[in-house]
Amino acid sequence: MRTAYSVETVRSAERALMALLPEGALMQRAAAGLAAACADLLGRVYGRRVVLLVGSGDNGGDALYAGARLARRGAGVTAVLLAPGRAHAEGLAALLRAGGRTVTPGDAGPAIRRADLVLDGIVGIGGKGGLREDAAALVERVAATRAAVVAVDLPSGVEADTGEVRGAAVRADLTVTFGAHKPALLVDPAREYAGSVRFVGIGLEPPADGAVLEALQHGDVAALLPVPGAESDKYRRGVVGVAAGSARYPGAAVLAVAGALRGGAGAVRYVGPAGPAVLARFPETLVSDRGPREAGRVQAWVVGPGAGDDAAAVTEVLAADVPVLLDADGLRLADRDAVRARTAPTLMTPHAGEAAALLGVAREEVEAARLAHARELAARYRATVLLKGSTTLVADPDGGPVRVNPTGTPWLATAGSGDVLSGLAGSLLAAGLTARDAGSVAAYLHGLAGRFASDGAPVGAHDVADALPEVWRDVRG
Ligand SMILES: NC(=O)C1=CN([C@@H]2O[C@H](COP(=O)(O)OP(=O)(O)OC[C@H]3O[C@@H](n4cnc5c(N)ncnc54)[C@H](O)[C@@H]3O)[C@@H](O)[C@H]2O)[C@@H](O)CC1
Ligand SMILES: [K+]
Repeated sequence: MRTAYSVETVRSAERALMALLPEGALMQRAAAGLAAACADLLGRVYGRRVVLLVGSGDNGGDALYAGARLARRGAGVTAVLLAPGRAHAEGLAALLRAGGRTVTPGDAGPAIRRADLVLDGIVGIGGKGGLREDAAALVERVAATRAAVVAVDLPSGVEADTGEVRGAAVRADLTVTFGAHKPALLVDPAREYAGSVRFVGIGLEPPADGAVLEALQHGDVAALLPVPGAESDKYRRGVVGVAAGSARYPGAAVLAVAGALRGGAGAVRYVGPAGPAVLARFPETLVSDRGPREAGRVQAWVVGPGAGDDAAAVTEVLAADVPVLLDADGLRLADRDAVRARTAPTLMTPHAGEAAALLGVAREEVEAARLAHARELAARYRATVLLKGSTTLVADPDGGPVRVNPTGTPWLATAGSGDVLSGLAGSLLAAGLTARDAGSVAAYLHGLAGRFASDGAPVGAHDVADALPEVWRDVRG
């Protein structure tokens, strides 16, 4: 499991560690890892031109010490001091001793134009708000060059705790982060600014239960997948009910069933007007022409994909005492009090637009502050919320670490892809996973299936569903 910690937690773990170590030791560890990452990126250090953007805090100190290490290996290093009188004094002395030089932001143009590599040490976890004007102007100049950009700890200008980007910020090719991941490195939009992320361990030990974000990895998912044993039969593996599709959108039913058949439940029961279309594609489906209440026993329901205005099906499903996944039209048709009153788990799977409609805010607001809105929606509905997007989030209503999915790909932004996801997650619910595990495991598998199916080319939602068995095999190794 990859975990991310708040700035407050990182700072208190740093204080505890610093008390045990000689002064400056942590910064030396950070700078050594940073310089090594830069050297890897450059391939050859000798003769390269490196520019350091140096702010007034310890983030700038990291950059200065790393710059000194690169200068000792023969790089030409120029530090642009944003606040000349307040730059990290020992770091600056080390750089000058190693043969580096300094310039003011006003004189930095030529060095930036010629740079092979720019290190962003403007701000790290001490940053507040977007970049200030002078720093933003400098960063704009860097963006106009071909230099590789390495962010120190975080891309300057992003909000470390939330992943929000409220003003100008650095766009890095690589971020080298120290001691612990910060939420901004995992959640969009900030994650996109970070480029690829390299972790440098400096001996920090944040408390195991103090994470604000978690990202499942292959091994975690493998351990959660429902695998049948010798005693299993189709009912013990769980039956998932799918109430989806309409005369206008029969395809949504087919795709939700396609996902559900690959999610680990022993059987899929379908109710709704798209029975013939579902059976034509998946003859193994148990099709009922009655409403959800009369359809027979299931261990979880999926309701909503392509459902049009069938409010009765949504109401019946919400009244069932089994886990329910609410998606698409189901989100719009569900009565909030009915969701809040449920005692069995509810998993809501909105994209940003649907979440915005439920919260009464603009879609852009949700996209700008995904973490806060996922939490808010979960609290308002007392339901687990899976907020779809480039970094899908899964938030429980009673707090705890939010799961963030690391496997997504933009190729998944294709019609019907969400229907496959809801069938898949519903199937995992029926197989007995908690709403949080079902949502995050489904997002993980679905993201990988998108990658496998696409391999760099456009895909249809049915391709994603078809790739799921291969993904299971890959994850189970
Ligand atoms: N504390 C530690 O033990 C360690 C800290 N390290 C580094 O230290 C960083 C934290 O250092 P600091 O606490 O000094 O804080 P930062 O260096 O992140 O930022 C604080 C400084 O930036 C300025 N600033 C804040 N917001 C700004 C904005 N929007 N635009 C421009 N300037 C802004 C502030 O005036 C302040 O002087 C970490 O991110 C990491 O890079 C590492 O050396 C590892 C060890
Ligand atoms: K930085």
